[in-house]
Amino acid sequence: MAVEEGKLVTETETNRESKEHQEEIELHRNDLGLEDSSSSSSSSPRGVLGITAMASDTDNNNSSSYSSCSSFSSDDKSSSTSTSPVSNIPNKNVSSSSHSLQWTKMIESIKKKSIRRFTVIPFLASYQLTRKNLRRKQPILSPSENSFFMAKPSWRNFTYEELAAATEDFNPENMIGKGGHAEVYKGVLPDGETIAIKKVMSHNKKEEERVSDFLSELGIIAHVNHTNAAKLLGFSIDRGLHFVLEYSPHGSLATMLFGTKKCLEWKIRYKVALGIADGLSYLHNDCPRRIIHRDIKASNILLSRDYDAQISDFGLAKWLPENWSHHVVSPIEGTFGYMAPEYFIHGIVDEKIDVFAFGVLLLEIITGRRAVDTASRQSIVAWVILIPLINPDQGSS
Ligand SMILES: Nc1ncnc2c1ncn2[C@@H]1O[C@H](COP(=O)(O)OP(=O)(O)OP(=O)(O)O)[C@@H](O)[C@H]1O
Repeated sequence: MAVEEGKLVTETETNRESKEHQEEIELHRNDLGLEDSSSSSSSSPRGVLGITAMASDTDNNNSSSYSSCSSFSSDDKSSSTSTSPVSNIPNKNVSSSSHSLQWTKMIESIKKKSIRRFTVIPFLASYQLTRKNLRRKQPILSPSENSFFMAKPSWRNFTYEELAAATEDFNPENMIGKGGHAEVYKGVLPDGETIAIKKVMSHNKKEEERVSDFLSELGIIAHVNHTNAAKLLGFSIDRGLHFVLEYSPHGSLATMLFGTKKCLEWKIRYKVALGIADGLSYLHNDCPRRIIHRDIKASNILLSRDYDAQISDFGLAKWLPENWSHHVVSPIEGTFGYMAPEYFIHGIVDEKIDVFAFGVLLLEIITGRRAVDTASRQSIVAWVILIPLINPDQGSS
């Protein structure tokens, strides 16, 4: 079934999905112990997260952190993993009345959007409900899905003080990366574990939008649990929005390919390429939810100590219901040079757009050229297609 951003093609389908979605909201509300869907005023992040979880939408991406324009210009970012029932999220961080008002407003806004739009994963959602949905859609669970249910949540809510202590008060010397929407700091926890803290910096957005984007991304990464995806250790909504991620010692693939003079060994390139393919296959086929990443590129692939590729940055990711062939989005967001023509022109989102981007990434891994050459502004895809035309001998060899 073809679906346009936030609206299904037929009226009947629209009604049915809305009704189902509404029911899910009520189930979640009950599960979270919230009273009435029309008067939600929970001040706790737990309530907010829960409602957003099942209610929100990627159309948050209408307001998403990645604007078409900015994303077109350059590269760089990250993200990650794991799952948890909402009951495990402590709610000690937000207590002031102004904060409570903010959350309340945000809940209301997300609730309004949620009925019409259907994009973000019902995340920190009720364990029971998620299980029910999965059973309905996938009677036989894969090992990864089983572990999804069995596993205890591995991530938690950090306080600002913990993050500040880990990073020496966000000392600039500990900044290991900066993208268009975040600064990333290296930190060390009291038990010696090294972490990466992604501090959301989209100052050009309204608070509500920023929080909504943050929750959307958190909702997606909370469902991801695979060697080839970045791993979420926790988050913090205390004095700013932060993702706490496992630290990837080799940084991003972009740095390894383009940022150093050292040549990356072929066997590592090969391992990285296979890892990305495995990670994508997991997101598309084996993850508890069907996830389309939408921003596969070299700077969104992190490298573990053993050079395992880790797909990161789920800020643009969308989940698609099993019975939707594709989804049509607006605005079109992504990174120039990696976007599949059908996505770039028509906003069509399905697995193939990630596969197209992966193809571009393979060309970068093999040739060491960037997706778009900054000097000539030529795309690597055009370059590859033109080689045999310009130099027939090279093309046939
Ligand atoms: N877990 C991590 N471990 C090590 N380095 C990381 C980690 N996460 C991010 N980085 C580094 O920080 C850089 C910037 O982070 P990130 O790409 O997440 O920011 P962003 O604002 O989302 O980017 P964008 O401009 O694409 O929106 C990455 O390219 C990478 O080099």
